[in-house]
Amino acid sequence: MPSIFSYQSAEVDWCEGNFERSTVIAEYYNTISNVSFFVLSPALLYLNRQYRQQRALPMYIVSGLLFCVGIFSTYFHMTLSYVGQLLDELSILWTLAVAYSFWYPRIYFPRSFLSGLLQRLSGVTTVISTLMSFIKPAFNAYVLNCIAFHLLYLTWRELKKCNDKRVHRMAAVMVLWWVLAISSWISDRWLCGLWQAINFPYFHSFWHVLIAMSLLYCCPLVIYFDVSYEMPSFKPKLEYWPSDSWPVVVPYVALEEPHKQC
Ligand SMILES: CCCCCCCC/C=C\CCCCCCCC(=O)N[C@@H](CO)[C@H](O)/C=C/CCCCCCCCCCCCC
Ligand SMILES: [Ca+2]
Ligand SMILES: [Zn+2]
Repeated sequence: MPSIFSYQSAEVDWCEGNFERSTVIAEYYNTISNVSFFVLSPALLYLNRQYRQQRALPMYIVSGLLFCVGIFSTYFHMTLSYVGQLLDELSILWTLAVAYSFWYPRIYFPRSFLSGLLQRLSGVTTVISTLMSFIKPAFNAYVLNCIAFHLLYLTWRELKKCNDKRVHRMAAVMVLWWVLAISSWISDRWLCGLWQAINFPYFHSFWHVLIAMSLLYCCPLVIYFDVSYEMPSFKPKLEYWPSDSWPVVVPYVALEEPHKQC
């Protein structure tokens, strides 16, 4: 019986051919495309540094976890091992759980004892999903993707209350990147025969880059709403690095202090 650490012991094998470009890296492009997560984490910390100064712990923890997602995903695609698949999925699950616990808007929590109950329920759900991933990791990946629909629903609820055109534009771009990302993920899973026939089985590596792009837009949105709700002494402003007029830009949140009256 193969060890859970051995090459190709995972339940899933992505469309890209194995060991075609290297004898040690199973899926070469799926492995190197994880560089997106290694760029994403420091970029979030650097660009949103004003917010990071106010909320250091959540920012460092979530950026660190996103970096771990990159490490485990690299290990998974390099080995296609069962342990690699578990680490890949569990790191995503726990990053989402931690991000929700830090940033889920408190106005959506029911008051009184229900609030505590809901928190415990979320904790129990995360633990059950963790156990589930040991039993059926391939199914768990679909469950994880469904969480994006809840994020879309939350974004839509927030946008209904927000008049800032820049926020609406940012949300639209985030959704666009996510649609491209999820289409790549699904087509790699479901249409592999077709992509192999035309000799282009690389859609999972596109997924890595595209989902990192959508997170690059998702994070400033989360920060924007957190500042609006939880930091009344600041006014959040969406900005683009290096400047608005450049053709390729990266969004971030600047914090403005409203003029203090003496
Ligand atoms: C201020 C910051 C707050 C931001 C919170 C967001 C936290 C997001 C946490 C994790 C997302 C990482 C997803 C990348 C996965 C990369 C690894 C990978 O490719 N794994 C596959 C196997 O190689 C596996 O099959 C993938 C499973 C699906 C994961 C789906 C995760 C849902 C992420 C939701 C992203 C929202 C973006 C915007 C949505 C509108
Ligand atoms: Ca493969
Ligand atoms: Zn992957």
